[in-house]
Amino acid sequence: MAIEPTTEQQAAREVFAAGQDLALVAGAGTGKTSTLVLMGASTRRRGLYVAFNRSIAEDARHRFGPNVQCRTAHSLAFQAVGRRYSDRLNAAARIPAKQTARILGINRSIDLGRDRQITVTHQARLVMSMIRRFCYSTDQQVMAHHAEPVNGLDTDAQNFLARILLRYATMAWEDITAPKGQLKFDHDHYMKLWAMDRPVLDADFVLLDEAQDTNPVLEEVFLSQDAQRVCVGDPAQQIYGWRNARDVMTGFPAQHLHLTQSFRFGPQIAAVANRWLKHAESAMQLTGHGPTASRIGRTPHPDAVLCRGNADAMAEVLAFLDLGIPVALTGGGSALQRIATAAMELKSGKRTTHPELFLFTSWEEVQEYVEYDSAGQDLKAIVGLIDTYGPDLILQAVDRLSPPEHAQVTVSTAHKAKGREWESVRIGKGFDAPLADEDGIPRDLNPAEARLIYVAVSRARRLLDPEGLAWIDDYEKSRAATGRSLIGLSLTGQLKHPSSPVSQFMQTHLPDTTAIEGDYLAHLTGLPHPVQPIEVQYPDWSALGHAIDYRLRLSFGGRLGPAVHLGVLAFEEGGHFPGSPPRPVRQALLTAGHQLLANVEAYLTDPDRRHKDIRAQEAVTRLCYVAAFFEDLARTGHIRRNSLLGTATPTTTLADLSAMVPGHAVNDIHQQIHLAGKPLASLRALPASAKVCGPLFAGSSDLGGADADYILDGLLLDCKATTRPRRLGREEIYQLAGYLLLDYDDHYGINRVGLYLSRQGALITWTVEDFLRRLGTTAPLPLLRRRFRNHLRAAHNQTPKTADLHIPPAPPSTMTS
Ligand SMILES: Nc1ncnc2c1ncn2[C@@H]1O[C@H](COP(=O)(O)OP(=O)(O)OP(=O)(O)O)[C@@H](O)[C@H]1O
Repeated sequence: MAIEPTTEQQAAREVFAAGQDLALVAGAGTGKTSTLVLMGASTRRRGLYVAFNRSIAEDARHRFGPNVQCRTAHSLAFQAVGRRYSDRLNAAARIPAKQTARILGINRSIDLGRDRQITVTHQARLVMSMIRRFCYSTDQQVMAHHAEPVNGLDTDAQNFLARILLRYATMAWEDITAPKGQLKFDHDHYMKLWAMDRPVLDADFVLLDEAQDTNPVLEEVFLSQDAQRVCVGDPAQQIYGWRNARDVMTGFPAQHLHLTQSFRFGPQIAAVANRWLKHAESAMQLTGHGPTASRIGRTPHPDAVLCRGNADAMAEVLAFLDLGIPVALTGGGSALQRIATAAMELKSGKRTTHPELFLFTSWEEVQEYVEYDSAGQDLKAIVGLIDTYGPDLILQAVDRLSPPEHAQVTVSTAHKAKGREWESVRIGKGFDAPLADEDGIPRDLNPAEARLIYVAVSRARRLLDPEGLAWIDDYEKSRAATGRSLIGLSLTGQLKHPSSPVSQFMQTHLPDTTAIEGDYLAHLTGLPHPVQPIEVQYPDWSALGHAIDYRLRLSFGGRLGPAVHLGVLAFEEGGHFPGSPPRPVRQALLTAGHQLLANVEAYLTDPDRRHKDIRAQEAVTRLCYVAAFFEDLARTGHIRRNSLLGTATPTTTLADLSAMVPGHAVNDIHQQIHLAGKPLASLRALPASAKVCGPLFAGSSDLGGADADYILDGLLLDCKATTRPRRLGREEIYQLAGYLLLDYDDHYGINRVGLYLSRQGALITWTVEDFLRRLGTTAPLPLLRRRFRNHLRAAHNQTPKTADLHIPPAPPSTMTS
């Protein structure tokens, strides 16, 4: 039966028919496929619908007209590249890890001490997993950071291992891509090869489905098409961790339209979904138009129980089995079976080959690891489950699971419930309230967690029992009582909270970031890939980011900035902070810090500094890297794990700290300095009076601080040392806008704003006029500044001050040349 399109669906069809790119944000149950079919039928042009998996593509084939091909990305890649390798794809189903090791010449275990070894077979498995992770990235070569984390290893050991594995992984990729390669060739491999070829899809328009969960490699292929591009999905349902915060849809430079009428459920369930959409930082709100009346209420017999993790799901399964109710577990119980078996092996004094536990020599060691090491948090829930029920009971329970068709209830994790729906759903265990901070105020609910909960609650058609979410009322109440204290956060801190005064102002007065985002993304095309350390799994990104910022400041003739000074002064007599080292160590670090500042000063005031030889340049780069840890102390109030300062002894000198700066950090910073040569040359050549580093603004004290990177002849510039430039967007744009507006009295005469991508040597700028206009305002800058000031001061007056900031306002650094 033909459906009558809603106004929203018609609007989408019209934008599509006009030939424009489009991001179609489609809430749960809002008739996404129906709308795409409507679009396809509105034209005779040739289309390509890219589905998330094979069964969706198969279903879609029956719904689209003959002008639209329905494919998965893998099938496109297979047709273009994969079939050349079909012999190897079809060959022996699997190559055992032993044989992989032999092919790669891995012939020795890696000894990690304390009776822990990484055997050749484990190394082979880790190498192949490194290749898989590389295949889903946009990187052009395998790097150490593609190595998967190994439970039980600290950062240094991980880095050490990753460097060894990288050698083999590079060889493995060479073998895989060679015509006569011997390693197993699989689907991820031709997908990556296809993407690296920069394919042009054979269609007039491309419809990318479930775009919010697209992996980076397919995302890049889609974005680089010249055909009309439509991406469809629901950013609020983004639950795969391909990227931290942003999905391809949110940043897609095109018109964004919404489908908000859900045909899955009625108004009551829509209201619950909307509550979670808000916590998920989505502006979308659904209306319920489901065929059946829907309600919220308790139910002892739901069709499905949705939980947070595997351990939570198992706890629910055990409860149903106790009651004699036939229960199915989505995805089956084999993962739990494997981990329970591994636990039994370890408990009986044997070693296990389980990929997450192979390094441990006993179950006690696993327990200790999850208790004391923050890296072990993922394992924690599963260890808790095994400790609560015992591996035997879990294995028995897995045996007693029913197939879905015979079960009375299905238990699923929220992840595995994606794309499914049930008549009645109970929200089960594991979705816990955020913990309270030291002041008893609940910490922020992580938007990623809220997205997962939104996915879970929006699976219900008729009845939703939100039992596992009962804490949300109290959470919202206590947040409402404390909400305004967000004014005490810095500019960047506030931008992470949609309800902060700064975010609220931006959303109201500069509402539309899509044009600037689009412009920014357009600048990225054709840029070289970001330089980055290749051989280190966990570079200290924060220290590298600060260090490149200092190095650029020095090249402009600016000083390191007040935060480094404060970090040094923290070691003075009486300057105590939590976890502060003993007095003799503090004295050593104070001396080293003062010397660091003096050495930088000497470098700056030396008229020949630009011509200094390589060794002198390297010495100053090392100082910058060390300085980053002093700044870190000033900003966080403690010496963090893996800080260079944490290794100090009473005899530590500046020379010792400098010598500890890893070679990869020096190389990385030098690569970036080299890239900066051309794009920043004219800015460097400006007279000293036209260059300000680390400017503070008249308005900086109206919030918890805001210091920009540079203002160069009226150009407000922020340096971003990111390896994933596509992840930048709204927040960074609002950051620039924030600095601009905080300059209440136009002290700096800012006439342009911009971002400098130091890993690509790319300078992207806008005139202030253009920037504001594209952000959707016609108000003149002085008026916006007045409004911003009034808004912040009003927020300030309504809140008791939170004095949690470590950096008092200080004058910006002055120029020396
Ligand atoms: N304009 C409409 N009026 C009434 N029902 C509609 C309309 N559009 C879609 N539907 C119904 O909504 C249901 C879901 O539609 P569709 O199959 O297009 O969605 P989907 O692609 O599975 O994804 P989602 O349900 O997540 O949007 C179907 O039963 C469909 O008939």
